[in-house]
Amino acid sequence: MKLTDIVITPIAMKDPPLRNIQGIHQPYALRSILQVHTDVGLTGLGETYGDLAILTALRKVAPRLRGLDPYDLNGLERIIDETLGRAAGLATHGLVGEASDEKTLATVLSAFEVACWDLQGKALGRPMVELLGGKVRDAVAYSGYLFFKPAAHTPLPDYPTDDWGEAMDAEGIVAQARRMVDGYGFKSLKLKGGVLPPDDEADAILALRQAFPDHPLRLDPNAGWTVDTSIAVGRKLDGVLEYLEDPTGGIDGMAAVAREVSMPLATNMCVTAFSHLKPAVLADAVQVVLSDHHFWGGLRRSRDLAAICRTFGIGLSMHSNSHLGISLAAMTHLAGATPELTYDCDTHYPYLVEDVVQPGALEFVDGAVAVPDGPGLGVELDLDSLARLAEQYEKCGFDTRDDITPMRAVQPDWDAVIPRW
Ligand SMILES: O=C([O-])C(=O)C[C@H](O)[C@@H](O)C(=O)[O-]
Ligand SMILES: [Mg+2]
Repeated sequence: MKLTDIVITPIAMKDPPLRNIQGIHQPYALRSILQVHTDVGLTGLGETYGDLAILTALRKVAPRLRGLDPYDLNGLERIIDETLGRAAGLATHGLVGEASDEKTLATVLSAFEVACWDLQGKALGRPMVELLGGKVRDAVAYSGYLFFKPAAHTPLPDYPTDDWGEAMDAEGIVAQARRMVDGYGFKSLKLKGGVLPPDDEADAILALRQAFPDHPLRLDPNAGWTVDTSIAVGRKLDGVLEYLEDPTGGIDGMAAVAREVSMPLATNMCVTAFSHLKPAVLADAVQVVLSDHHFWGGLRRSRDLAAICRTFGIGLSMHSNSHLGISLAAMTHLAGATPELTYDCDTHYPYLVEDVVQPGALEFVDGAVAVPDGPGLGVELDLDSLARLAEQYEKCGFDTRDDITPMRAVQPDWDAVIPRW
């Protein structure tokens, strides 16, 4: 089996106005969808960020992959490194740590690597989870991801209002959590913080604790707090949080907080590449790392990360960005085969109103998604939906994630100040 044509389609999907430290989500989230065709008639699927810089890098690599055997993942990595080299560094949206060549190469590798795994599974007639060593769990538990949000985006023609409603205080967050728990069965809850003053966010967590006494709770202000603020909030929430995620920035800052609070600290900001692991371990800065195959270099590298975390007694969870079903399938196969992933994984999937995969393969039951059992990823592309979302991309008016500009439409003097409190 050899790769022939690779089609990379940027798409835009509707996304609710979710708030974070940077500002607010744009009305559309961007993704790149990969169809990797072969000379045997099989097509592998991949999904990653849709930002122009990533799209450009993917398009630069794609023609160089013609003739590659999809089992040759080392060859894939070599071609990507040779093609992009050290000029790879891309800007990120600021929520997953700093940009670097290491991370860009890992991001591009991941997108093609998932498609190659999909092809391997399809060729063998086996689900991807079996290629990764077999199931350690039949279904992967996800956490209900809560966001402060206004009722609607700044009005746009022909743009429907989402039905989540406003959630700008503790009461709104509890109502959102209720819907997440009742509708999807989530058994744990994560609140995206960095939006309201820290005491108000701590109060929202305490309200969640009252409403959901048995749900593990997480709070993630994306490094929006100083070390002192982080320690104060950490102490206020002593005994309440399963983990506190990126309260402050940097390995040294996180280490200073970790020394003073009782709960584990988690990160998808200060440890986001292999080169960050040694300093983080030496400083005992984080107790949980949120993996994310999209920027850690794919499924093999995510397994390497799991092994390193196991070695040093660091817990493993999973990060998410707004994503579609191809990514949810990949996340579920990976977590389904990774024993170290004992924390419920993050997902933005409940906010999705349109997808490029055909319905049926990915359902949330009791907060968990059963590992798909079809060959490869176990999901099928819906070509009509892909075409519709591709058209939406052409019309949406932007090509890069930017949470700051739409926030300025609401608050003209807005700046993404980090730390803010
Ligand atoms: O855990 C995190 O830091 C994230 O999920 C980053 C995301 O980009 C989230 O903040 C979002 O969707 O706004
Ligand atoms: Mg985070």
